[in-house]
Amino acid sequence: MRKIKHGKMAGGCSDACCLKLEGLNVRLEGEEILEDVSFHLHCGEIAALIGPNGAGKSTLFRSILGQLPYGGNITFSPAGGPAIRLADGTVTGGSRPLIGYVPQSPSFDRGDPVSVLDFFTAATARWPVWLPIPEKYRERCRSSLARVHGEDLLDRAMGALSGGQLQRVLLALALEPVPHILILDEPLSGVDIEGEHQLLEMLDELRTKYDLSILLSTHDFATLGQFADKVILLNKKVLKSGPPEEILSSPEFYETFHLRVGKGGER
Ligand SMILES: Nc1ncnc2c1ncn2[C@@H]1O[C@H](COP(=O)(O)OP(=O)(O)OP(=O)(O)O)[C@@H](O)[C@H]1O
Repeated sequence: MRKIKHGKMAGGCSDACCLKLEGLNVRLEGEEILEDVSFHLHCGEIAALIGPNGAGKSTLFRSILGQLPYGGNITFSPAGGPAIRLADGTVTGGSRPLIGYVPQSPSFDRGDPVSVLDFFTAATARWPVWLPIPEKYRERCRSSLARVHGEDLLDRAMGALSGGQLQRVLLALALEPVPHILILDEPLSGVDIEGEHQLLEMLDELRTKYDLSILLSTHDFATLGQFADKVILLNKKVLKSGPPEEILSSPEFYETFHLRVGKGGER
């Protein structure tokens, strides 16, 4: 696999495509799930969120998506800023950027007859899928799938897709329209090595093409150095953040995942 290029870092970023979390706190059913979480995500930057099971990664995403109440600040752009031009040329009113979200892979019954086109049309258009799908929706779906090199998946049954193909369809949906920020919850789980390489290459292509900020969670530490500009180690709090090599060799990483440090400090 070629070494994926790292994107632009903080220096070239405008506030409008920068996600800032400052002192984020989330309590659910009386329990503190996230405590004083702060970090920035810049244009064209890929940040990987890592942490053990129950660390609060999905909770963090749901807070950013506005699905959970939280304390602290999540800002996307200057308050009252101008309308924002999206990467695909459309303009959205107000100063709140669009966020694309790819959830942890839903499962589909192998025998389910719902096609990718049916699924896409149901999600993007108010069109009853039991009626023949008009050509304009077919074309829209085809061009959305083209963003992820998945045109050939148009008429495939959702239940018959491989893990990597399903991720590609969900990614195409999250890019309709092309957002400012893309969030993916464990996109590499259930994807084979080939699919993993294709997905990471695609994310790199998308962030370069659209100057997209990408935040994803993963338990796959082996590939972090190939695609992430920044790794955020989370366990209720941000324990450490920085370049992959710095995080993966830190005492915080080893302690969090109960990894042993050998004699003389070698790992
Ligand atoms: N709606 C809820 N009410 C109460 N507690 C919740 C709720 N949702 C999540 N939690 C708790 O919040 C904590 C963090 O969960 P979360 O799903 O965010 O972790 P995660 O880091 O995404 O875990 P994993 O890697 O296993 O997916 C867990 O202890 C979980 O039980």
